[in-house]
Amino acid sequence: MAVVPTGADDGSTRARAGADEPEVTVQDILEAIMAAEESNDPDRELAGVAGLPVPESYRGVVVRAEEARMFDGMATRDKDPRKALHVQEVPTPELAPGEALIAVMASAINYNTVWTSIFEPLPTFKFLQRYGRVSELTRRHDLPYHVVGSDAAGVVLRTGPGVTRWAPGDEVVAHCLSVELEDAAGHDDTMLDPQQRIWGFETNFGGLAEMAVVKANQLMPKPRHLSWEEAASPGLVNSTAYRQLVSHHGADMKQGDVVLIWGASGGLGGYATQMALGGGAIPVCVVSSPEKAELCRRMGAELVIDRAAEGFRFWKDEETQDPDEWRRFGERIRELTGGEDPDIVFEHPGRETFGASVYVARRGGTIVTCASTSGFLHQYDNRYLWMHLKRIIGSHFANYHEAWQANRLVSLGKVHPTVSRTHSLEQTGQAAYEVHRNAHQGKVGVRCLAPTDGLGVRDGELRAEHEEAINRFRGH
Ligand SMILES: C/C=C/C(=O)SCCNC(=O)CCNC(=O)[C@H](O)C(C)(C)COP(=O)(O)OP(=O)(O)OC[C@H]1O[C@@H](n2cnc3c(N)ncnc32)[C@H](O)[C@@H]1OP(=O)(O)O
Ligand SMILES: NC(=O)C1=CN([C@@H]2O[C@H](COP(=O)(O)OP(=O)(O)OC[C@H]3O[C@@H](n4cnc5c(N)ncnc54)[C@H](OP(=O)(O)O)[C@@H]3O)[C@@H](O)[C@H]2O)C=CC1
Repeated sequence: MAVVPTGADDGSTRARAGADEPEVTVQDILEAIMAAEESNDPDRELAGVAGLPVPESYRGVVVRAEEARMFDGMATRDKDPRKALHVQEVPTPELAPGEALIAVMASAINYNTVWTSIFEPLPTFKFLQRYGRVSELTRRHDLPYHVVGSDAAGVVLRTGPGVTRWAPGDEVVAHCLSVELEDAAGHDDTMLDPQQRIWGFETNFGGLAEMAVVKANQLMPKPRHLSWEEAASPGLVNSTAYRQLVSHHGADMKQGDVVLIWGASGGLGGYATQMALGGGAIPVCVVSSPEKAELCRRMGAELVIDRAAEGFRFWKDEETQDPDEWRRFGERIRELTGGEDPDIVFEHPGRETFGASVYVARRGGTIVTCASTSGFLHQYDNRYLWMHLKRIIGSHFANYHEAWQANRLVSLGKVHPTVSRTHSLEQTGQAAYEVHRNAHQGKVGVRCLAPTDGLGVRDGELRAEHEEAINRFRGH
């Protein structure tokens, strides 16, 4: 069926089944996708999926407004995502013009879901309320529950009015930039739009669910040689690393650059490392265990620092940094590079490392930051910044073009997924807990509708070429 106009004067259309249509469940959608999957035809039609009505409700991973103060007074480390993330049946929202409803086969854990689940630095309901004030249509997002998740791979079920490039049945991944683009400020770089939001973090109806609502300009083709959970995992971090490191909006990395990469086997770092290597740069990977160091070597990195084994402590106490440690760290980098300092420091740990990052960057070098996992009030010695003509660049996610380029690298088999393990939708809390405790490697996938790992591969030949690289992180 086509979308059924609601008759509402807000331009929205009903994604759900009309009164004259048989009721379907999410299970029916899955069966239709699986039937197509089993036909084993690489060009198989997902017309069966396209023809199905849309279920009235679906299961999503939510945080609840009534629980937003549940961790008040606790230390960040002790706040437990397993207590705050619930799997709950939610009504299927209306589809607005320019939007698409997707059946989500798989998603992934991102740290923003960890932040949402511990209600830091602030409960995300504040974002939903603010978005809800923009228009009649955005008011849909302002609910007492927040369906979270900023990555997805799946199948388009419905498109709203005005969508021409995507159709029901398309196999897609979704990037997480949600942008209104009504303001002139967003028309040079969409990340500068004042109504720029991260889908599933600052908007509702996110990807850790059986279905999700996205703007059609979040959609990109699913890499055909990857399974659902592999395809779902790079999106957010790969796009962010692309802008932060490669794009002219970020550090504009070039061949030969020495790039210091914190957390090099983690979410962002696993992609930054691959991009540095692929672009002819020289990554210096920082990790915190021999196993993580080994993962970096498997990606092709030669210069690796195990910050735990080498005992780097950049703070003497809560208030006092230790410049001797910055220097020891710099000496270690020089030892590895043959005397060179980093042209680029790929920053995200924040407070704990930022002083060291500014110190070790080369004269004229760039510290590019997109986060502050260990604390957002940074301290650094500004003399090393201005006297040595260094620059700090703030970077955040990616515009559609950058996300598309990052996805293209994955589709071409030039950048590979870093999935280490997957969980079922029910176990999302556990998955987020592992990421919060830094007990994971690479990316942790979540099977939403996909019953098992490994489904959804359409190009076996390209996969065979890269099978080993695709599986580098598996089981770690
Ligand atoms: C892709 C994945 C990404 C990640 O994982 S990133 C990591 C997770 N994300 C985070 O941790 C970030 C979470 N977000 C935040 O912490 C907050 O979101 C911000 C600090 C970024 C912003 O704070 P806020 O309170 O939401 O908004 P305000 O822009 O500070 O606006 C509040 C009021 O302050 C006014 N204001 C802003 N700038 C100025 C100024 N320069 N001079 C005067 N007033 C200003 C505004 O207008 C508004 O006012 P009015 O409340 O009345 O509407
Ligand atoms: N602005 C944006 O667009 C984006 C921001 N982010 C933010 O970036 C941060 C990292 O995300 P992501 O890479 O996915 O997370 P991960 O947890 O997957 O990886 C981060 C890595 O950083 C390292 N790390 C953590 N704490 C410290 C520390 N105190 N000192 C040094 N290294 C540390 C760890 O590696 P090891 O222990 O091996 O050193 C860890 O594996 C999060 O805060 C997230 O919210 C993420 C994506 C986009």
